Amino acid sequence: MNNETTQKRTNYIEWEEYFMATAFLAAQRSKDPHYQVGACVVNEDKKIVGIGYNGMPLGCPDDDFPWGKSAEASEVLETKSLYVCHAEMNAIVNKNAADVRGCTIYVGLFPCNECAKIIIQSGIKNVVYLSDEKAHKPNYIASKRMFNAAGVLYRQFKPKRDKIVIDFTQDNWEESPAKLRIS
Ligand SMILES: Nc1ccn([C@H]2C[C@H](O)[C@@H](COP(=O)(O)O)O2)c(=O)n1
Ligand SMILES: [Zn+2]
Repeated sequence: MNNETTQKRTNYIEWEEYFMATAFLAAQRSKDPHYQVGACVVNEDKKIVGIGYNGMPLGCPDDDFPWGKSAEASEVLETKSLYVCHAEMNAIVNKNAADVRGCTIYVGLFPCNECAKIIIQSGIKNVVYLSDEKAHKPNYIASKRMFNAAGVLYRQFKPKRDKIVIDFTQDNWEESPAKLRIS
């Protein structure tokens, strides 16, 4: 008996899940011990035109620059904050298109004020974020003020599922074609 299915798969991830998951995958490249943030820029044709994560600038070795976030003003030169490039900035400067006007940026954490400025100046029109855990901080309040003034729309991503797991261990494509486990 031929039990070959002629129906399309239904258990596939939606576009928004795909873009946010791409941002989360990029975040796994981050060396920051406290925050791993990823960002994914998508154009109006649903094509990914930029991906980035928080990391040290090119030529600034991850092992030579500080990753701590200690407080004393005298020690600020030995904290990451003066050096690290945020995920949003990297995703925008890494763009593989002429520009990112009209694009949407998917990011794990709501953009800070510096990234908000870059987002606005680059012409990105929509921000989709997962966490807004720094919303109480002045620089994040400033981001919203600038987005509101500049007409950049922002909304929280509401995941329909808790996990998307990538499993490299399966070796039988015919019987288990989906290497991606969705739960
Ligand atoms: N929207 C954001 C927010 C933060 N980051 C990065 C930058 C740092 O590596 C880390 C947070 O640092 P902290 O706020 O503790 O100084 O997360 C980002 O890439 N995008
Ligand atoms: Zn930022």
